[in-house]
Amino acid sequence: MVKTWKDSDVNLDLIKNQTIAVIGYGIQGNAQANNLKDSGLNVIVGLQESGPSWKKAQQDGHKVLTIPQACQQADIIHILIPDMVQAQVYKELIGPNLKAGKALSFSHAAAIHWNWIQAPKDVDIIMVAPKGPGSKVRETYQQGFGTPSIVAVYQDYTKKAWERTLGIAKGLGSTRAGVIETTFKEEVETDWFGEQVDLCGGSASMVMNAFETLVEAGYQPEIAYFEVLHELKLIVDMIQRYGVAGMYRRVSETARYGGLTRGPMVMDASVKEKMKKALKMIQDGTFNQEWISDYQKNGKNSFDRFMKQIEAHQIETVGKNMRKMMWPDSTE
Ligand SMILES: NC(=O)c1ccc[n+]([C@@H]2O[C@H](COP(=O)([O-])OP(=O)(O)OC[C@H]3O[C@@H](n4cnc5c(N)ncnc54)[C@H](O)[C@@H]3O)[C@@H](O)[C@H]2O)c1
Ligand SMILES: CC(C)(O)[C@@H](O)C(=O)O
Ligand SMILES: [Mg+2]
Ligand SMILES: [Mg+2]
Repeated sequence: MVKTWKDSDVNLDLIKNQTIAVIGYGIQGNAQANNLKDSGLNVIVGLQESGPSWKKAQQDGHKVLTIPQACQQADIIHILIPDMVQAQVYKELIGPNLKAGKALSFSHAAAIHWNWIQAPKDVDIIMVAPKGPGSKVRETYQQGFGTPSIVAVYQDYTKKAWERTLGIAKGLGSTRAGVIETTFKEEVETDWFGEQVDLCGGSASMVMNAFETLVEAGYQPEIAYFEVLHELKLIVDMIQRYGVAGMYRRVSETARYGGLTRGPMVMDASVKEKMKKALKMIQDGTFNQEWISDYQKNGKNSFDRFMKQIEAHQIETVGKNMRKMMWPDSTE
């Protein structure tokens, strides 16, 4: 049976006396460090000295140290830097400052699952992986709720690894929504699958194909934008809150019949076959190898070369104008 925890199941006092070093102050680091601090936990932030995040973390009221200093002072070292730099930063700055009984903590299992990092036997290795982007981790916490997380212990040297894991989950606000037990293997394989075929890759490709189909058929791009991109969130919000059937019950009968019959026609068995192929490439390490070698060869250009094409796409130029119309004061 799936194991879950809510707020009342976890006692934050168990890690109140421990120092948590959040390494990195980007999308997750920023959100998580602030949630943990606002939950009354003892947080320090470990950063590259010349990095642009240093000032920002200080302005947010954190004690900021170099990564080696933060690791020396910490009981729990929570690694929130980009996946592709974790191996090198661990080797040079974190590993040499580990001591027996400390915990290495992650929000994603890849570095451990794929052996990018080989940690010693006398530390805890734990994971609290929020199921949402960093901005939402902070936003939902500030609204008094939280982002659900999945949690795992890979190595329990101190026999207190679960207390540490659940304490972090509670500090992040995740137990307010609910926390589920997983393994490092399950987290990395499902996380990569979701972001590749559904959440990021799948939804972006679906939206762009639908937009192109309407525009190529002669419809106004602005109308196409609102139809296939803007409204998607409103429908997905219903799926998130009420489930797939609940969404269908909340749209018109015409949308319900059209969606029920045309959805499976477009997203047919051949799409599922391709999803299975993508999953296989994750499970057998093909994607891991490809991502590492592309990053080693091209660095940030591994994705920038694709991002440039998307940024130049009509859906983006039209979208910028539409978003300016809806939210004139917001910056992107
Ligand atoms: N982005 C998300 O919403 C999200 C969601 C769930 C899990 N995760 C996981 O959280 C972890 C952090 O991801 P992220 O997207 O927040 O990272 P990010 O790209 O936002 O991290 C950037 C930060 O990392 C630090 N950094 C960057 N390069 C560095 C280097 N060479 N040496 C030292 N520090 C460096 C800097 O502080 C910088 O601000 C990853 O394991 C990721 O898989 C991310
Ligand atoms: C937010 C996501 C996509 O769920 C996360 O897994 C990431 O890697 O950014
Ligand atoms: Mg991910
Ligand atoms: Mg994810």
